[in-house]
Amino acid sequence: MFLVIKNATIGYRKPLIKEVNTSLDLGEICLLIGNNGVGKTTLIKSILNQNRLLQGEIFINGQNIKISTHQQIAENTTVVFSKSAIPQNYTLRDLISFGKYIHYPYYFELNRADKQEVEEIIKSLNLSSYADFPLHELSDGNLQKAFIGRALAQNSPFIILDEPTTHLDEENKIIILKLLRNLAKAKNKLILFSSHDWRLAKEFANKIWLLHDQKIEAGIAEEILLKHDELLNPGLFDFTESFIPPKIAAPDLHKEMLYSFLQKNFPKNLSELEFTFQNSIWVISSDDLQINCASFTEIGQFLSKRY
Ligand SMILES: Nc1ncnc2c1ncn2[C@@H]1O[C@H](COP(=O)(O)OP(=O)(O)OP(=O)(O)O)[C@@H](O)[C@H]1O
Repeated sequence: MFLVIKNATIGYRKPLIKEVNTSLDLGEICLLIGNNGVGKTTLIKSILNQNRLLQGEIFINGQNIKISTHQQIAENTTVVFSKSAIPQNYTLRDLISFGKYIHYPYYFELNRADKQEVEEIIKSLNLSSYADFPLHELSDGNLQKAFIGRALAQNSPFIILDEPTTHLDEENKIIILKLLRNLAKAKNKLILFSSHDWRLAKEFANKIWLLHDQKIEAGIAEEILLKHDELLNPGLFDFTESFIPPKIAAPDLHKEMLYSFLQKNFPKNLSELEFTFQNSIWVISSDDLQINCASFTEIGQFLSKRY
């Protein structure tokens, strides 16, 4: 196993996450999820030995991080934090090239193969038209992609990303997540990334580390999601206490949209009703009726009359 965490307690003066025993291997993509403040960033810093463990040990590629040098950690591991300081007076191409310099002294001139790889990374991130832009003139999203590009240039086997999809629109989220997936599958890298955007992220992660109650629950993504249906259940977003949902039998997206529509417009007890999505029609049934509605407008008209 490439990353092994043994009996670790993580935190500052007080523990945030206790007795962590888990591991990940090359080729895996692991999504780190948990509410604000549970300790995701602290865990990442602990893996990088930027924050001391309160107890236990972490091994990267067989080396105990406590006795590894910065150079050893950097050769094995690259990190992209969601907020990184912007180096002054450099272009996007310079920033991505910096990823290559952990392998050379700073005065070294990059060779042709390195320069070509930098250009390929810029292209794969759809950043070609910004390559010569000064960093401070980039949008937040492009700057974030540039930091990811620097991590790709570093070419280490283990890449950690703290909320890599913050600031990105849907199209760019997909570009980044596909790229990460490709790195894991085609180049056998280990990717650990934290995200609140778990709906999208779950499609790309094969493992999940769920942080809750000061523990890490680790496992195959689908297994963790099955055990925690509060993560998948749209009820997660309940904000109307008087709303009791009907039974809904429909594909996930339709189910979620109907739930959202009903909660906003009919915050009542709808538990007597059952909605089934069949052949693009919503069939609404209860003990005393069955009607078909072709749209949310029609559903709205029916419910306004009934309640
Ligand atoms: N240097 C520090 N010293 C002491 N406590 C800290 C320090 N840095 C963070 N904390 C505290 O540790 C807790 C966990 O913070 P952390 O940033 O790891 O959470 P997180 O899960 O990444 O949160 P978010 O999702 O909001 O980014 C928070 O209560 C935070 O205030």
